[in-house]
Amino acid sequence: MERAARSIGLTGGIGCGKSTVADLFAARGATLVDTDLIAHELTGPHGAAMAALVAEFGPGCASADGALDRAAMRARVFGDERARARLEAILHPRIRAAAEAAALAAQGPYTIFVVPLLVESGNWRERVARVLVIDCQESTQIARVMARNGLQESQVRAIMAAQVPRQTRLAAADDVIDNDDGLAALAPQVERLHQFYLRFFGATDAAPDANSIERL
Ligand SMILES: CC(C)(COP(=O)(O)OP(=O)(O)OC[C@H]1O[C@@H](n2cnc3c(N)ncnc32)[C@H](O)[C@@H]1O)[C@@H](O)C(=O)NCCC(=O)NCCS
Ligand SMILES: Nc1ncnc2c1ncn2[C@@H]1O[C@H](COP(=O)(O)OP(=O)(O)OP(=O)(O)O)[C@@H](O)[C@H]1O
Repeated sequence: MERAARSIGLTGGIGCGKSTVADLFAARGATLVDTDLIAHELTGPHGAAMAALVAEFGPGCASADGALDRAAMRARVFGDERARARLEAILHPRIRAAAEAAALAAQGPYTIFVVPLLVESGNWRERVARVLVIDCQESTQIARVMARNGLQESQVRAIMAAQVPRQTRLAAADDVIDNDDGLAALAPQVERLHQFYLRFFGATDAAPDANSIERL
């Protein structure tokens, strides 16, 4: 993929708050391309990846409605690296192609690609102008995902083990949003970065400063 102009890669570990933060940017006019949503579409009832998945994993990986049996696949791939690699080999190229196509229709002043595995997979870092990491403590991640998905702590930890450690992800960040506190703490951080991105991408009259948001 070629580097996309005016694009931010938003990432974070499971349950860090990527979707919550992305929605706050969308409310300010940013175009969202959410790779998690794309992955769900590809694996929905008779989704575009389902034939390839059934060929690879057998008919048992699909539910009666032709969608991926997500709980069964989750149990199968988190803890089995080779199975996960087979799943990703089918889905990731399709996700990247769909994300690229969606970005072509972008209307906003800049596009935010929401990519859970931005640091782990593909060439996303080269493709986006800046990397924004949504960060929180591991204990916060675990508590949020257990509450939201009804998973056991061990299941959440198995998914986290398939992702880079927090410090590795933070090392890849140009920008960081801290999401350890309540929802009210997010809006000021999002607003500050949104203003910076508008300037950075030249969507306002102010001169862009490529290196720092501190002068805003
Ligand atoms: C294994 C599957 C079926 C489990 O489905 P489930 O509904 O439980 O999770 P969902 O897809 O909503 O993903 C939730 C979160 O799990 C984490 N996650 C998902 N896939 C992976 C993966 N391959 N490696 C590490 N973490 C992952 C991400 O943080 C993601 O945001 C599903 O995650 C999947 O198809 N994964 C492969 C595609 C992929 O890599 N998606 C994430 C990047 S777009
Ligand atoms: N600051 C916050 N305070 C309280 N709850 C929050 C906060 N941020 C997110 N949440 C909740 O935590 C859960 C995870 O948030 P969200 O879905 O935005 O994370 P995500 O990174 O997109 O998750 P995933 O990796 O699973 O796709 C959700 O139930 C969300 O409502």
